[in-house]
Amino acid sequence: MKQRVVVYKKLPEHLNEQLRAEFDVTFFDRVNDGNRAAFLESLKSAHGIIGASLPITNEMLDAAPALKIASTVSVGVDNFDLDYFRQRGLMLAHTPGVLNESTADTIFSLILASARRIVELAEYVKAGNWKGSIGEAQFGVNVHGKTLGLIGMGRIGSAVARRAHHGFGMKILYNNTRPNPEAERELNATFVSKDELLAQADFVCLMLPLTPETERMFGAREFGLMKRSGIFINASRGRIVDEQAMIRALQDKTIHAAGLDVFEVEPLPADSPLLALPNVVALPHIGSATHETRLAMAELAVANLIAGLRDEKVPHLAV
Ligand SMILES: NC(=O)C1=CN([C@@H]2O[C@H](COP(=O)(O)OP(=O)(O)OC[C@H]3O[C@@H](n4cnc5c(N)ncnc54)[C@H](OP(=O)(O)O)[C@@H]3O)[C@@H](O)[C@H]2O)C=CC1
Ligand SMILES: O=CC(=O)O
Repeated sequence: MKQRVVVYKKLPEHLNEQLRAEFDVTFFDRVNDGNRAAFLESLKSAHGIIGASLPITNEMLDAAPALKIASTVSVGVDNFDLDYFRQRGLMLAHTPGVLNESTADTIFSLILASARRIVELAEYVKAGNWKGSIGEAQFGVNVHGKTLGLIGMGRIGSAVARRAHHGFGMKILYNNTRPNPEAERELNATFVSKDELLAQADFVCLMLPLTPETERMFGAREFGLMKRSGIFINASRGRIVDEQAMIRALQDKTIHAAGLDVFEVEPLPADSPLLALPNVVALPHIGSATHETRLAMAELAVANLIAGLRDEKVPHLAV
């Protein structure tokens, strides 16, 4: 009898076909209030699940006694309780690596857009307000030659640092759980304490996973340690930051500006004070969202799932 797979994200058709050829598959483009009951029902006999963006709770896993593997179309695994996966002996696969460069491009566009006020000034032009030469009130600040402070020098952090070092002649400071000798050798990056990084960096960029240790690790104290001219960039996970403290720091000019791809609650609620701040560039969690990269992620996630269900070596296991 074929093993059963539940897909809870829209995948390219050739991958759906690949799954159908080998498994008995139930497809949900996305899970919402209208189909949640059917999704939960489908888990009861699932051997494998594949999707993204949906928190997979332990209650859902408890309802899936036959489950062997969950394959997420993301590198982040914060939608899962890793300890529970270990306890149950379940596999959790993810998609590291293939999204490094696209995500680093997004982060660099946040750095540039925040420093040069690209979104604010593009809106000014579109609103018909450009009546004469702009003046100092609309100037931005340089990116080239400045100091980038990266908290999290992993796969994506290193891709950001490469752009900063080779393309923009920036000085790189970083903080990690341990030094990254490759980044030090290739990018002349310097390992410093978090407080030293905050005090010296012109751009502070978070590129960490969301874990119990990193949740809300960045708050009023950290914003207070940044330069008043400092620009804060977060494309990792919103819950790593105390969002209310960030809003206060931006409103009272404790820091100069922020470029954000991720938020405590996503989609960002329409009444968020962040949307009223001209010194904030906010994106809808598009770090890896290019056609090419999302395809590579989906292909890798399907390859992970198939390997797990065939009892072969899974290319990228988080647990
Ligand atoms: N906005 C978006 O669309 C995207 C967001 N992401 C987010 O980015 C995250 C990072 O991805 P990736 O670069 O592949 O992950 P990596 O694991 O390669 O890098 C994470 C880095 O964070 C460091 N780190 C972990 N905990 C701490 C801590 N407490 N203090 C300082 N450093 C710490 C790790 O250090 P060490 O190596 O020393 O343990 C590691 O170098 C993902 O987990 C995801 O949440 C990813 C892709 C797209
Ligand atoms: O946020 C995206 C991811 O891949 O993780």
